[in-house]
Amino acid sequence: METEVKQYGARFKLDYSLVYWNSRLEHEHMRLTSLFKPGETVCDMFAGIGPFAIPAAQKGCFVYANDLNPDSVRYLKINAQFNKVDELVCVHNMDARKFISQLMNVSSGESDLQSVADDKTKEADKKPSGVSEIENEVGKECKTIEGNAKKRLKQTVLPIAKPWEHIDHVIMNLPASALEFLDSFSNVLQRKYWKGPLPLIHCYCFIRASETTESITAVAETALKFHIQDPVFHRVRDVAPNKAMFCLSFRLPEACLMEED
Ligand SMILES: C[S@@+](CC[C@H](N)C(=O)[O-])C[C@H]1O[C@@H](n2cnc3c(N)ncnc32)[C@H](O)[C@@H]1O
Repeated sequence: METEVKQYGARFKLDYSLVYWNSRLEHEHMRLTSLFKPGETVCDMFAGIGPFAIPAAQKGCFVYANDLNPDSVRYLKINAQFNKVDELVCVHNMDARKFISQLMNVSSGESDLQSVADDKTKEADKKPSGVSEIENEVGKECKTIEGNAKKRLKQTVLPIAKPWEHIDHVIMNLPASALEFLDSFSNVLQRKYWKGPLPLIHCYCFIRASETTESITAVAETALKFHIQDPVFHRVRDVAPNKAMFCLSFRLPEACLMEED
């Protein structure tokens, strides 16, 4: 049965029997998105129905949002439209590793993946206001930045880079196994294309009484294959007497940048 919930300035339609929703995460959704600035690019690998993606877009960020569950993706699109930010949310439905690999793939994306790049903005200038679909595997549900969204972004920071050139934040909210997905970043970012600082990764995890932030950092480093400098742990909430949910934030190490294709 479909229902509607509110989180601060956003409204979400959902069916509890089909998608993930946890109202106890409301404060965390707001805490994290409050770190984002208008014009930044955000990548949400486990987006659900959009409780990070939609507030981020409402702030004027451009969001690549992905989820494996087709029902989550259907509601994510519905909610992006419902909150009038669909031009700023580029939705994907695939495994998170494949999503990162394709998003960073210059050869598949260079020709037709439309982020908010200069050339596409020029193209959009020639077209009537509205939204157009893109014919590319990872970008096929993306829209060119036209109409209201373009105006909104022009008020913030343009041009926005292509995903293989720059992403500001990556959200990984799958606490039971997100740490294992850090291997997604080992072999995809190319130094010759990347511009500016590497992304801040926000990876959710559980920490049990038998574990420490040091042992969790070691797990993250093993998956990533590189040392993590200055990891920051934020306690989100207790989920059981001996288990708490945390957000591990860190800047992706420079060592993740590949020298050649
Ligand atoms: C804990 S929920 C988080 C949803 C949302 N970000 C939130 O904060 O409410 C995790 C989401 O990851 C999705 N998921 C699980 N495994 C996945 C995978 N391998 N690739 C992409 N998404 C996945 C699930 O469908 C679910 O929507």
